[in-house]
Amino acid sequence: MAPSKPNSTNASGDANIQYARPENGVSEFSDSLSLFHSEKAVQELLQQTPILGTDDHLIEFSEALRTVAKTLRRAAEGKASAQAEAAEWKRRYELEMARNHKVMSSTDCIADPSHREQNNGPDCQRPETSTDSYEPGNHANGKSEDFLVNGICSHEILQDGGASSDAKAVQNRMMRKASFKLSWWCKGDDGNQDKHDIVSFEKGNITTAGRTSKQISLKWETNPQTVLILTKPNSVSVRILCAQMVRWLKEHQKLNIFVEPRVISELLAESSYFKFVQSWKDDSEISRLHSKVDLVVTLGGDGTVLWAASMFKGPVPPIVPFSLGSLGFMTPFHSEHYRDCLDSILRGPVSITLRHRLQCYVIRDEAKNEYETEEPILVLNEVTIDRGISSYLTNLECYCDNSFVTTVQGDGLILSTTSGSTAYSLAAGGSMVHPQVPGILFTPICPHSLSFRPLILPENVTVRVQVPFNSRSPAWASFDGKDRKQLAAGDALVCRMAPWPVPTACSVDSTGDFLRSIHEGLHWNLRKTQSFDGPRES
Ligand SMILES: NC(=O)c1ccc[n+]([C@@H]2O[C@H](COP(=O)([O-])OP(=O)(O)OC[C@H]3O[C@@H](n4cnc5c(N)ncnc54)[C@H](O)[C@@H]3O)[C@@H](O)[C@H]2O)c1
Ligand SMILES: Nc1ncnc2c1ncn2[C@@H]1O[C@H](COP(=O)(O)OP(=O)(O)OP(=O)(O)O)[C@@H](O)[C@H]1O
Repeated sequence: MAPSKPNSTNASGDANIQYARPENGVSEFSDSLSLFHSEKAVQELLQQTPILGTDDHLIEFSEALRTVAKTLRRAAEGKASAQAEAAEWKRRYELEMARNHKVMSSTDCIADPSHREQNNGPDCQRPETSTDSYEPGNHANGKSEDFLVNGICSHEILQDGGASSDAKAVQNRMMRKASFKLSWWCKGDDGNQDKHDIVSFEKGNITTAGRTSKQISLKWETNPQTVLILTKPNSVSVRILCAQMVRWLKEHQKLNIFVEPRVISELLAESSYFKFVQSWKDDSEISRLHSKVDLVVTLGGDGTVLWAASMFKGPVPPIVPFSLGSLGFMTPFHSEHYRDCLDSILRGPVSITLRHRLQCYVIRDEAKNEYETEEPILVLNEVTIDRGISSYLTNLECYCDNSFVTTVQGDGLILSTTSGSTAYSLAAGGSMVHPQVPGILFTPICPHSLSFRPLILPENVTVRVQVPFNSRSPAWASFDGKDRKQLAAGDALVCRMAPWPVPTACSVDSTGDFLRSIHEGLHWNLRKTQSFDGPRES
């Protein structure tokens, strides 16, 4: 409703004005009225005092009075109209708040996990009409996050930009992304509280607050609806398992399924039953996948988890990695129990490892600054800068936040995440680090020096590896063992922690899974126990 405007004055100059009553209060309204009364008074005064043509001062005075009266009237009109407009905006705001409140109440009904079975029932419908009024806030890369007191909350709605037709609108409502909440969970801690304080100023002493091993737990607030299955290529056992899993997820969990285009062809070659399975056509659709998919399932080894992570250049949905490879450091789930595993994960809560990634920039010599670079590349394991096919030593100048670190003279350098600490970095002599530890491992490859021990740098640094101008040969960068890029003399590789981690579901918890992987995968510190009989200290 447009705000009412004041009526204009009548021919005799009478300010016969009626206003829409501003909602902000009576006093402003009476102020406006008195201004108009003063204009009326000025005009009456002028009419009662005939002005002689010879009296120039009086003419000037009367003109000035008229101007003042006009100005007063305009000011009053402007004020009243602004007040009416403000009242109208207030009314719209309150209406919108009431509507949102209604939507939230009905969403709460869905969020209650005890309603999982009833969600499809008539008592607790999804708020279908709400998509018109409920908009995600202003979020980087379309990600919506609410930081709650005890955790991180995600509410995302799938909106393929530009949905115009009714059918698309209905599909968008159907494909609403599941909402979940992440919270810290400490063994034996009933309070579920994260303790942030590390410094106490009491009595001037610096103390470290008790920090127990924290486990992140994901609790669905609305039911997951869409699952992406990614599979290792060229494996018959993976292909068979994938078909079984798709069928089960559709028939028993009523989920939408996405797979890669290659897998769609494989499924359809097997049976036309799989017509409902969805895929994508080009890279632009892949870049929007994160907004459609609630859960990613990988069927393969660690390489398939790396592949899954590389598909998401921004936020990554939770990944459930099933082991169908030889070594499984990041694949804690056994494929033979996939029904029970997925059933429990779809119900939640799920323990999660937030695996940090590195964001790498290749900076060419001609670039004037860091921002004139190619697209950043995100790695889950590591970026390696090595000598490639060259038989010369690499010469790499390394800086950490602009401080000189060292020059690597050897086969190369690995900048690894803690998840990657059990991969190439380990083979090059780096330490194994729990994946939940944020940091950058700085591990040389075959350094030609007796004292080059590996380093672990903190999470907040930027590392720059520069190929010097006097280098005898170019260096090569590779990202999670893929995508080799040549670094010529003068080029550099800059790397820092990425803002988008890879959440992987745990079979037990972060620590349990990590220890299991190094025990079973590497037989870490396996040694026959010393026998009881033998010499003893007296
Ligand atoms: N000398 C080495 O150990 C060496 C050499 C090259 C690459 N790699 C690793 O291979 C990775 C690429 O893996 P891929 O599967 O695509 O190639 P791939 O098929 O050649 O497999 C390499 C091996 O690394 C293992 N691996 C991968 N990520 C791991 C991790 N986080 N922890 C423990 N082991 C892990 C895999 O299970 C596999 O056995 C690279 O990121 C690099 O870390 C290792
Ligand atoms: N969906 C995929 N599309 C293309 N390549 C993939 C895909 N999944 C995995 N790969 C690649 O296939 C290779 C092997 O995958 P993966 O490591 O999962 O299996 P594996 O080698 O049998 O397992 P393990 O390494 O444990 O022995 C990796 O280099 C990986 O990058």
